Amino acid sequence: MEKPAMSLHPVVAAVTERIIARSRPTRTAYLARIAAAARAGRVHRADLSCTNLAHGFAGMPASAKLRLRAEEAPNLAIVSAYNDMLSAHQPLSAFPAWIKDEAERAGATAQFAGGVPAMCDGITQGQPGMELSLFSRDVIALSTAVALSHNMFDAALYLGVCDKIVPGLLIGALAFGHLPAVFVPAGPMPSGLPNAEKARIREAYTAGRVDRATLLESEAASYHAPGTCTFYGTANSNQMLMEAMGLHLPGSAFVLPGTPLREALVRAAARTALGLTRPEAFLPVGQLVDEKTLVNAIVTLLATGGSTNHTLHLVAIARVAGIRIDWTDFDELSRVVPLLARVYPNGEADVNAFHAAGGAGFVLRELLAAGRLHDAVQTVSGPGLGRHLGTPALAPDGRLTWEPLPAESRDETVLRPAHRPFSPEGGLRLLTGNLGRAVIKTSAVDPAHWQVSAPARVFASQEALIAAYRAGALNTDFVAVLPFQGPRANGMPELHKLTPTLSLLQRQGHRVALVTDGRMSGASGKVPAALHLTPEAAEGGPLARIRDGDPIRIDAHAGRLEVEVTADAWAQRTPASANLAASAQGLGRELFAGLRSLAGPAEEGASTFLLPDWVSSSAPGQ
Ligand SMILES: O=C(O)[C@H](O)[C@@H](O)[C@H](O)[C@H](O)COP(=O)(O)O
Ligand code: SF4
Repeated sequence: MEKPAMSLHPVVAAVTERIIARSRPTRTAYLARIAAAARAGRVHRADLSCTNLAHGFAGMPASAKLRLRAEEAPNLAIVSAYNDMLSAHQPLSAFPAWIKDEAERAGATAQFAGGVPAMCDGITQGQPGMELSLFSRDVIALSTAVALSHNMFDAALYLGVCDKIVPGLLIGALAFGHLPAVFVPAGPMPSGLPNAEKARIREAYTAGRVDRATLLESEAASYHAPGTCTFYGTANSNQMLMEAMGLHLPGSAFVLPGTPLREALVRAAARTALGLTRPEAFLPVGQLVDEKTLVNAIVTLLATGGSTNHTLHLVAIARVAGIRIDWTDFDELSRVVPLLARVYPNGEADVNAFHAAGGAGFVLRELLAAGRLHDAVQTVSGPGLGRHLGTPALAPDGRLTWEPLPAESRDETVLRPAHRPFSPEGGLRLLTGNLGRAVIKTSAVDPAHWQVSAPARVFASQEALIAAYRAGALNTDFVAVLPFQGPRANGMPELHKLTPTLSLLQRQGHRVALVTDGRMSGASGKVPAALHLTPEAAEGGPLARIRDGDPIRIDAHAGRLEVEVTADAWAQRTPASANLAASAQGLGRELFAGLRSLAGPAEEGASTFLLPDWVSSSAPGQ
């Protein structure tokens, strides 16, 4: 159901214009590069030699080989992050056969161009492997480039869901921005143990009230089947952003895997990708992802209380397309974007309840009608975001159709209209002050905890903080300070293992907060946390000068983060150093030393790519 759209909110318009102006040199160069590489109306494999081409189809079945030899029909690339480790990716194993079958039916071809690695952050959470997680995003982008470098393809389908995978696939896709792209999700697992109950049992375990067997039973009841974990973390934030950017078929994000509707959506994605190669409909993904589409992604992230990790990933994605965004853009948009969804950790519900209440399309329709999203954007189903909305369903004859969105939310405890939001402001804030620039996710924090002033307690690791808690040394108000957790230090791991301990202390009435140059999980939430502090301690950031007892003040209302030490005392401080030897090797970390040394600042996405035409000249916020 369409709603008359208000005119675009002036702040959304102003931030968009500022991004366009800031990006003009790099965006112009990028568009010229993809224009030069595009082959509308001519298949890319025609650029190859006969030898190249013969190698390219040698392993294909006879029918596909004939069509590839003919150099007429488009050839689709399948880039997939399938593995058995991520419950969210396990369903992807069936997709390539459906895609190839659809291509065959259309007289075209599809080839499995390459697999990309995928890390499950749930398995590595709190483990050494988490120190590879952020850079696995860029490894996924590199692997995508290896797959597409065969240059046999006229469009690509990207199969992935989770945290670093969709950002990595999109970075790779934009490096091949001359090709049309469709992103193909797998969908959430059916609801298991409610997230709030899972969190309660974790706190009980932390407090020593339940044993490991009870905790394992609870976790296994929460994460219990193929499909994406049902909290609104980075994986499901990815799904929401792909909907907002028009890179998914409409409403496909939260349809369950293993259903006829899911298969129908995968098949339709293949047909859509083929359609985008037609000269009259040709749409390179580097054109689709423009400044307005990225602003739509930021706005949607803010309106749904999405993962703080996207203050890194969206920046890294944008820069590959020649677009510069920064945390001031996020902050200014957050102050005018209403919070429309309450999905754990921002509430009790999970994404299945969100989808049942109206889901992604409802959010996007409401934001469009409220003038918070650009409608004048491209999508994989054509121009105009408003035309791209709907709820997929199978008609009685089995055909895939899109039903109108519900006029009202089906559950206002989960999803609300823009005129009656959970909060008039979005879920993220920029914090600035004498420690640098950081981000804080406010949507999951009780407003009573948006301001915390307490003495610093500096810890070298998550384990050190947890040990201090177990020794009974943390039953007080304090701000946990964890320096040397940034990209160049140890790969910027998520510090989500701290959540049960800090949440328990908060529940016991203590004023607690976290300040770090590291990250938290998208599933983190209720404890105020100043994250991604830039400059990081390992790069001379002031965070390294904080000492136990220093008064720290976090104020998410005012957007301030301060250490309240006199200028003289501060000037006399020598920065602490850290022994990072343990993070330099083991579990493959020695292989990532080069990426750590290349990583840019968190506010530039902690990207390891030295892009052409890229000048990090202007200070953030300009
Ligand atoms: O950014 C994210 O959303 C997280 O990395 C998420 O993908 C990870 O799985 C968490 O660890 C889940 O939360 P639990 O660890 O609480 O299950
Ligand atoms: S949502 Fe997180 S824990 Fe769940 S499969 Fe994806 S990466 Fe793993």
